[in-house]
Amino acid sequence: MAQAFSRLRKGGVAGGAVVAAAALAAYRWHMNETARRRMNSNREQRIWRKVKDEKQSLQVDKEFAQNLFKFLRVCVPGIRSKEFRYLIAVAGLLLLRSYLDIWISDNGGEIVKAIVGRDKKMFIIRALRDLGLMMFPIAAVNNLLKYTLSRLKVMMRKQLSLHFHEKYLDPRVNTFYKVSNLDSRIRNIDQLMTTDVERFCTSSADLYSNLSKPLLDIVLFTHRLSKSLGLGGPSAMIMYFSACSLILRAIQPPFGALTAEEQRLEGDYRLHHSRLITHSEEIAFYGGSKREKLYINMAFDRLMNLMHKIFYLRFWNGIWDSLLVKYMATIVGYCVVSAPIFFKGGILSNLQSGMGGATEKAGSDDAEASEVAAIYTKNSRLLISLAGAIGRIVLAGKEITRLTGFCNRVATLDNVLSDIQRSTLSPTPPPSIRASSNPSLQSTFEEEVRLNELMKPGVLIVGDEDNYECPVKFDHVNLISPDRTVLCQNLTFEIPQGVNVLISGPNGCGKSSLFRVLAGLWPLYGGTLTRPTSSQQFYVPQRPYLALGTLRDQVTYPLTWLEAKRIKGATDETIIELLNEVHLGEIAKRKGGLDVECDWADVLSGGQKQRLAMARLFFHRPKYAILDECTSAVSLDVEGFMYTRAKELGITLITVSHRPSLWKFHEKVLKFDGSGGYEFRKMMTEDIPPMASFPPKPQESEVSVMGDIVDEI
Ligand SMILES: Nc1ncnc2c1ncn2[C@@H]1O[C@H](COP(=O)(O)OP(=O)(O)OP(=O)(O)O)[C@@H](O)[C@H]1O
Repeated sequence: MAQAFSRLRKGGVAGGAVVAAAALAAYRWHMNETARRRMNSNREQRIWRKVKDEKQSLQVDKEFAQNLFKFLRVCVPGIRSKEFRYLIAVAGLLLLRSYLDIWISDNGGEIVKAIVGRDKKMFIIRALRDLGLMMFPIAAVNNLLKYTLSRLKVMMRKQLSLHFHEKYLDPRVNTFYKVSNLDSRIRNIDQLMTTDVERFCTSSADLYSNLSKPLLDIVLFTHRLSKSLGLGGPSAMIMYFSACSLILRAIQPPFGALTAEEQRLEGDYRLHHSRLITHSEEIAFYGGSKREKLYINMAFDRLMNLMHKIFYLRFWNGIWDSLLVKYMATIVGYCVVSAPIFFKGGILSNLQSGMGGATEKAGSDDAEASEVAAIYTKNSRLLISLAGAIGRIVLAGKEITRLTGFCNRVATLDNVLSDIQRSTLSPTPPPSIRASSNPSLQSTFEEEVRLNELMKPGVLIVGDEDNYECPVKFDHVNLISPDRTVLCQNLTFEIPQGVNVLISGPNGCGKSSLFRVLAGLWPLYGGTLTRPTSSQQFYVPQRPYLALGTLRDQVTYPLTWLEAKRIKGATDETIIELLNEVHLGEIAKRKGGLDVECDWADVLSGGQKQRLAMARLFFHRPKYAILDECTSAVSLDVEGFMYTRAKELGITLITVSHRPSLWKFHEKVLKFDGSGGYEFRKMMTEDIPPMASFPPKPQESEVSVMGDIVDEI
């Protein structure tokens, strides 16, 4: 600062201003960083507390076993399934590999014996012929095992993903909407559906091979070793490892809870990125990149901090693992193998007799030395393999702990999706509540009772496909938002076909919510709702959704082109005609025709998107169309044409719009007052805004519609 002032004095105002600006910028950066760090450390503490709490719930217990079994049954659907065949193939290959390991140990022993005994012929047979021949099957089995295991993981993932897709994209329930809009239990479902499902399958398949092979190895190697060392050697090793496993379990950090939390933070970080992509244009217009960077960096920092913590814990845990399971185990192993050799006497003869009378020839020292070398080589290899097998089982404990984390995440996903499905398909009344003895809570209690009364599940009557006359009818329905705010009570009105209705009211009064209830996105409370089938009603939002694909696919959405041809008899000519009607024919030509695929949401302007949505509506020709501010970006003449065309096609319109120019196309009005009240009545002349706010010269078609309405009124 002193320098800044001296510069100001010496170098004049400009230099001083630069230094002052730089100092201010540095100060602001420092403050931002400090604020960010402070927030992070608070959040970190919360995360750490959560991990510790979760440690209790993420145990290898009955619940974990039940969940694991449930999902494994989904991954491997039955004994006739392809997945089960692969499971058996993996088991077979593991068995084969264990036998090959034993063969390698035996052969190694023979080779050492041949070298120490200077037996050239034996060396050529064992080292060159046998090993040369066996290396092909050994390499094939090892790599086939890897390949089969990878295929098994992919197949398991496919089954589990399809299981979740079925629930998530259930057309009767619209779970994908409800899980992110009405349920707060899951914040980042994309992370769960992709990464967590994959990790769960990989982890459980790895565990299958990491547990089954060592178990098999233990049986085989113990059997082999007990022949030469007696049961004492293998038993000593097993006892040592059992003690290790107890120690390691006691000192192991809560890796299951940490894994679950890491996945959650990974999802959070990803969520920030996907939000940035979805709202990139709005954010860019606001110049919000700095703020978004702060959010993204914070989410990333939280993830990194947790990962550093996990790495640090793994480091210490890894040291204990290596010390106990690797090096101490090797020392114990050496003791076990060498004991019979050092305490020669009866034990060596016991050893040698275990070699199938091999010692009969051992008269000379040389012969004895080569025999001992052969026994030692063979036994030490077997023992190393046995130690490795038991060690893998001990370390598999860590893998199981990690699996509890993935299993917990997948179980949460499954529970939430099932809950949403259940509550939509068979809604239950809210649980009854009991009065509190505390008088100050009396009013809260009364409010709860009132809400519970209003939130009784309503009755939905859906007309069948052939019932073309089925109206839209609300009979004493309560409009209640997901946060239990009552937007409107006892909503009662009927919209017969051919009567267009305009819905008006202040912001936030529940206009769009009415459509959400009508479409089944929000639960139905109170009375009875009668409506046509979903295919007979069509929703056109303000920002229409454009799918990936061709322009043709946009018009026929949600039908695929094949379905559109089969169900609606669509042809390219129909599509071009519709595009021309909404003045998009030129765009189609300019972009290369109907077969060009691109991300139309980026290519088209707001108004063009709305016109495309109208072409889509005309293509489907539903009985009812719900238009939610869907012409806000098109010019008045195009808007007029669209409404007239819809009427010509026999589509009954239910419109939400603040544009006065649209009132004339409707016969009835549903007016919300914003405080829970509403009125439903015929459109009056005085409802229609003054002609001055209309386009100066209405189109011919508009005049006739206008005439009809004024006549009727
Ligand atoms: N997913 C949600 N969870 C909780 N409350 C919601 C949710 N969606 C909407 N709401 C609330 O429901 C109320 C009605 O919302 P709605 O979208 O129906 O308003 P609107 O009348 O269409 O308003 P506008 O004219 O501004 O579009 C609002 O107060 C809104 O905050």
